[in-house]
Amino acid sequence: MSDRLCVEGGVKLTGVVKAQGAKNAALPVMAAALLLQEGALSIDRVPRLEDVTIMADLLRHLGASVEHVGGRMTVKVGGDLGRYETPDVLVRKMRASSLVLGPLLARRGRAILPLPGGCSIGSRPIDLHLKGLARMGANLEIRRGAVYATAPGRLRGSRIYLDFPSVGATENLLMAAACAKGETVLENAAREPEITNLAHALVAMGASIEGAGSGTIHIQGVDGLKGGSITVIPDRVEASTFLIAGALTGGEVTVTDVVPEHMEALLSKLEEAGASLMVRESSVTVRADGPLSGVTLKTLPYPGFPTDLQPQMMVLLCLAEGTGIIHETVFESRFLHVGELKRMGAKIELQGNTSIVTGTPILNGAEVRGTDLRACAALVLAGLTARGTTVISDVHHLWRGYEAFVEKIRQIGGLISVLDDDGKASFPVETPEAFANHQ
Ligand SMILES: CC(=O)N[C@H]1[C@@H](OP(=O)(O)OP(=O)(O)OC[C@H]2O[C@@H](n3ccc(=O)[nH]c3=O)[C@H](O)[C@@H]2O)O[C@H](CO)[C@@H](O)[C@@H]1O
Ligand SMILES: C=C(OP(=O)(O)O)C(=O)O
Repeated sequence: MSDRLCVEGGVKLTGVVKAQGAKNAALPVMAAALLLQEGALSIDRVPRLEDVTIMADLLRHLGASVEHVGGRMTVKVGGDLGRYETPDVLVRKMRASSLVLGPLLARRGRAILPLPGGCSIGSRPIDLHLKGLARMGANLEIRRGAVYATAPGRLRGSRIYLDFPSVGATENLLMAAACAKGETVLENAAREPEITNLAHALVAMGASIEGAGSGTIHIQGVDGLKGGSITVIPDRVEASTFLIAGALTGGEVTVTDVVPEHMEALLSKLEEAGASLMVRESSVTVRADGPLSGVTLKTLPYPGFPTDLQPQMMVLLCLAEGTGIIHETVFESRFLHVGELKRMGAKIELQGNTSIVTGTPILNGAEVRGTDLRACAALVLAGLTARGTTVISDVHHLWRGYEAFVEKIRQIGGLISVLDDDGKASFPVETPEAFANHQ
């Protein structure tokens, strides 16, 4: 797929979009299939995303059969449990590859995982995953940039306190503990809804888990897991991205098939900024009639404001009246979009991990570059409100996390098109003149 998008600003987004299944829930649930001793894991509402494809390839490499038909994925793990090494090329493409470490150790007694390394939003070590596994009796050695792990005999249950409620570490340890010998207690565990979804999947496979979704999770290890089925929860980040888009374009957007409770932090910030919300059982409508106002927010582990919405919310603050302040506390360098937004006329002052955003009535279309997944989404939102045309390069990041993103934006009236290598819009656009400069 092409790596550039062209966006024409000025349309108030209006309409209805259906949320996809959550990337961050689907990936750990897929990894959990490696714990199967018999049967198949059937996973519904699996989004069609680059990251899902990478995880499927990784599972196949490790001996699983993976079918993805419609929204349903079926994973079976055959008799060949010999493989335990994960290829560098896949692990480097996606940090969530590290989620196979816990299941491999628990089920196959050994694993080799190249260290995932840093990425543009931060250094992202996996020390908490490793510390927890060591507490469960794993021997871990880091050689030539890879973790060599063995669990002589079997992993054993333990009391593990996480220094930070890391999502990935909680997931890895939850999966490892599900098949360890005895009881594990995870303290200061992450409380994200994706953790609860993973626990439900494991319980459906025969695991014994209590307290997922709270800071303390009790897991009684069992001898082996069998087949089961689970539905992936709605993607709160994707859904929220569309709500922010509706609010900042002064339109009216409804997102369906969501769990509004999972989006509480975002919804309350949208309201505080002056947007009107209609929250129903499984859908949310946002409307913004007048100018929005700047708000202060701090990214935090769930139920705090999600770091994965920080770039998109920053765009809203760029266009709000007054000053908005964002403290990024989860990742150490998740502000690369700031420079790109400034190219569009945004007024943002960076002070360490704080951004001070002074609202301006309009942004201007520009040539900008997507630096990571959510930065790409934010630049699309900025382009949708800007005067003139915005061309965003390096949008391959977007396909990691948003299913049918271009189609969905168009469905609610956004003027957006994929550009091919010659700069031509690769499917019909409603206002050809808007894209003339790029043909
Ligand atoms: C696939 C997936 O679910 N990705 C999400 C997951 O990432 P991920 O699971 O990587 O996020 P973590 O919660 O683990 O990381 C949060 C912070 O803890 C640090 N840390 C983490 C583990 C560790 O062993 N040591 C350590 O220092 C990280 O560098 C980061 O600064 O949660 C993040 C925080 O909500 C989200 O932004 C990501 O979208
Ligand atoms: C940071 C994100 O994902 P990942 O952890 O997969 O890099 C994200 O979804 O915004």
